[in-house]
Amino acid sequence: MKWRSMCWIWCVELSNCNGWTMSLNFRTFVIANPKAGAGAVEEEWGLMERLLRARLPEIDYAFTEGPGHATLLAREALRAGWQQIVAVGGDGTLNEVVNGFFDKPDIDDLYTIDDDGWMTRKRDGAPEPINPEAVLGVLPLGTGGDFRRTVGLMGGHSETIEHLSGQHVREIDIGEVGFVDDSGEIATRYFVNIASAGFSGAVDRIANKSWKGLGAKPSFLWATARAFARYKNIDVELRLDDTVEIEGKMNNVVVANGEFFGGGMWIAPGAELDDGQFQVVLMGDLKRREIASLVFDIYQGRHLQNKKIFRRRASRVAARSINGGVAMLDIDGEAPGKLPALWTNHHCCLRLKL
Ligand SMILES: Nc1ncnc2c1ncn2[C@@H]1O[C@H](COP(=O)(O)OP(=O)(O)OP(=O)(O)O)[C@@H](O)[C@H]1O
Repeated sequence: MKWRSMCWIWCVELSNCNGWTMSLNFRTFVIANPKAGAGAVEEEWGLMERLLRARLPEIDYAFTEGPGHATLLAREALRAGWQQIVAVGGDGTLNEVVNGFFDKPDIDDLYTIDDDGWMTRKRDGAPEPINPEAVLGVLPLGTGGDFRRTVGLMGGHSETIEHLSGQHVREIDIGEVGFVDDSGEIATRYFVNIASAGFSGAVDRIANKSWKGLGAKPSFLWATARAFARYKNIDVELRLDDTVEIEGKMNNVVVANGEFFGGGMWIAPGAELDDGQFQVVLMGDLKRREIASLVFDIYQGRHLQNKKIFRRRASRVAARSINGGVAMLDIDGEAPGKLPALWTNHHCCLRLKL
């Protein structure tokens, strides 16, 4: 048994048997997006900082200054020896912080698009962590909050900060997507929750340009209604684990590590964060009226009974659009590009404080 696992079991046993909690004394660096949750982080920072300082032995923090900054801050903090990095904000901020746990991949060395238009990984291999022992903490305060639903972090700040000062660490899978960005170049990004292609990508583009002050559900329903008017299902070809090939018109291809997206839609019920596989939900050639009647079923996780929706499992998924269609991507609530794409599951390579 590995030394780290032994330590972990020992810590759990101590806290479970005696109700005694032993602090791991992680030095904590907090990365906060002041604009997340329609400005809620900025408004509530004073209280959060007081609670953090009261519970954690050594902390420092930085505010993000724009898109992508959280990734750079996380990398810098890990290189400077901070052991616990806490993301304060929504799913977008969390995604950027997760990306900062790993060295920036060399895209040319890793990906190519083959002659048939498939995104291909030139070699296998896991992401390079900057510090394999470092731990990610989450202090959710975004609009959508989909990752927090999957991990059950639905309490207030005090409860969440209590988790950050405890010693429960869960090793979770992360997804990697190689895709084509808006300028036509190959790009890659890690995700912890869900990366999908199709209707959700179109909704995301609209949602992220709109004001989210009304909260998760109204914001996403409004964006869905607007995307709905223009969206056409895509002709797509898929390969699951390099063997199964599926072709057809689809509304959405959802590759899920977590269970929720779109501000609380329970799109992949039962998806596990640490099983080494994605749950792949294929939303077939749904007509506009079918989507309209399905939206509320998706919030309840009842959509899988629909005959045009299929569920599979795979640790590697490739998708390309055919017949000239463009399928937008949604990666943890951000919309950075389009198909062709390749999703790869990296088993248990992120340590999450819970
Ligand atoms: N200082 C900043 N000013 C403006 N935007 C920022 C800043 N820092 C980060 N961002 C961007 O804000 C975007 C939204 O952040 P985030 O997703 O965390 O909040 P949210 O949209 O309210 O929550 P959710 O994704 O859960 O709905 C991200 O794309 C991030 O890159």
